[in-house]
Amino acid sequence: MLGTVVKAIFAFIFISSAYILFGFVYRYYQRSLKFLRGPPRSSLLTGNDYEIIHQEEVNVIENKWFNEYGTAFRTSTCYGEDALMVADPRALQYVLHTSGYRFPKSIDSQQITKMMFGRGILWAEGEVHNRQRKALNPAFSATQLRQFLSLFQRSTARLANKWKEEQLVSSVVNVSQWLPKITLDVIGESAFDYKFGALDGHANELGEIFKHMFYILTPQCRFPSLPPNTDYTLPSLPAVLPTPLANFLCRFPTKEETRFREFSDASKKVAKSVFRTATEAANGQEDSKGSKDVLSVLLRSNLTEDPKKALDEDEGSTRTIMLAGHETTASTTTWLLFELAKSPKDQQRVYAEIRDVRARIGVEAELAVSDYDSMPFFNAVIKEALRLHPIVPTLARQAASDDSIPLDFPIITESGEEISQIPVSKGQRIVLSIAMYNRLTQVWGDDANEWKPERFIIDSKKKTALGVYANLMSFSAGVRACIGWRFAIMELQAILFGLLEKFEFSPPPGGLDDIQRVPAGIMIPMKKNNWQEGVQMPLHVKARE
Ligand code: HEM
Repeated sequence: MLGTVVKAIFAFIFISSAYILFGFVYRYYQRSLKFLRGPPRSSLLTGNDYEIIHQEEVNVIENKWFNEYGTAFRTSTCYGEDALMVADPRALQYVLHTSGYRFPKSIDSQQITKMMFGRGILWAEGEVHNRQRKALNPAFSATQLRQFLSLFQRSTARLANKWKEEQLVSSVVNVSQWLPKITLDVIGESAFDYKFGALDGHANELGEIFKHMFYILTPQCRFPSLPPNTDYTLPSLPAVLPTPLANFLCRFPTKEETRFREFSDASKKVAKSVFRTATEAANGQEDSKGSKDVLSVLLRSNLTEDPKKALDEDEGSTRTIMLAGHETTASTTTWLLFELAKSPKDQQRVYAEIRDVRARIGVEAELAVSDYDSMPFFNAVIKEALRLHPIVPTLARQAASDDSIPLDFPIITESGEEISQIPVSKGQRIVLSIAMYNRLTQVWGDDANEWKPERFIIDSKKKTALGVYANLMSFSAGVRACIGWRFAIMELQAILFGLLEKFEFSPPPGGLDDIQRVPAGIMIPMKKNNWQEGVQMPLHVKARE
């Protein structure tokens, strides 16, 4: 018996090692992009990924490479594999939109998504994704979302009152702590009829986890106790191991995976309770059958699918929307207020439009969608904040089959040839740089790195047509573009209007030069050399007369 066990262990180790070695050689040669120019590989084990993940600010290194090699180049990733890094508009359009599902998410990013959100819409691929997306779409239509406008407005008013009650006005407020509270309350109430009570300070396990969730992913916090490189090589293992072994290793979570699991467990609890209450309430109520809010839509999809599988998927999507639907909008608002605090003239111009609308509709009136849309500069600052500060700076994909990616802007290869198509092999890793596309001088002009909202008013002639909103990549594009982009824009409009109508924002006494855009899964603001303080966006808030 013992002999059998020893032999089995030996065979397992031997087969796994052979698999890994073969995979290493296969990836190194078969998926080689050596014909493309790109930065030298800094380590065979971690490639260039270590430099990218450990940079203090999002996109600094990539920006340097894009300037040197053009809008598409070769970079090397963990375990000896090449990746195509690309910001070319036509290439992004091709990968995300034209090819449908031919460029799924990379295996390691899929595994993290599953660990956090289960089998929901962010994880699903191909047919399963298509089905989930079709089911959810009605909940995110413009008409459906209009009904939430007054909730967005009320929630912003509650935040303003809270600042006054807590006597924070005329002082420095860390707005990055407050904004997620309203967006969490809003997503709970609008999508799931669930009260998080975050703004009222209700103790809430999920809310607590959200607070620190991304901080733990910052370069300094990932694995302070482990030797350099392991913080990156460990999470990347699933991409090179046989699936059963990768699944087995999942039983020994790393620190960041533990954080994901805590989120997963806590969000599962909330999702289950949301479903239980909603199912009980809906039972026998004929009128709930026409409802198009997220929860009703998910409940109905339950009725038409294999119940257990459907419930699993629906809970996954619920958990996805809870996170994706609040942190992203809060972070974008944070960067928007940061830019307006630094540009008092622009803030004043937005406020002038707000005053005009108020004068037109009356002091007490609720704003309609058309009122928000009637303010050109107000909307231009929202677009400019989304352009300069995309909360998700990159997306990881891989080719499902051999393919050829077209380019708008030809590039020069290692041999000096000019090409406008890049051949990729099955399994090729592709990194889509949202942050870089949003700042391409070829698309946005020589001042692409500057805050200049007027560009969305003056530049009426579009140079590209990409993404779902304002020619930006911030909400991604194609079959997997952000399903909640309209929700986000309406919420951003309501929060910006509600806050700027009551308050003026300016830099704190020490200024804002020390705020960094730190890579942590998404992009979070932190103070240079003071990351231990956590997420920080200190702004001076003054009540308007
Ligand atoms: C400014 C705010 C937001 C930004 C910048 C943003 C950005 C994005 C991006 C870049 C993706 C693509 C991710 C990928 O392909 O891996 C995405 C997907 C998604 N977003 Fe958003 N998002 C925002 C707000 C929202 C809101 C408010 C909701 C829901 C209420 C939401 C729900 C989702 C969902 C469910 C997906 C997955 C879609 C799919 O795979 O089909 N997002 N978002």
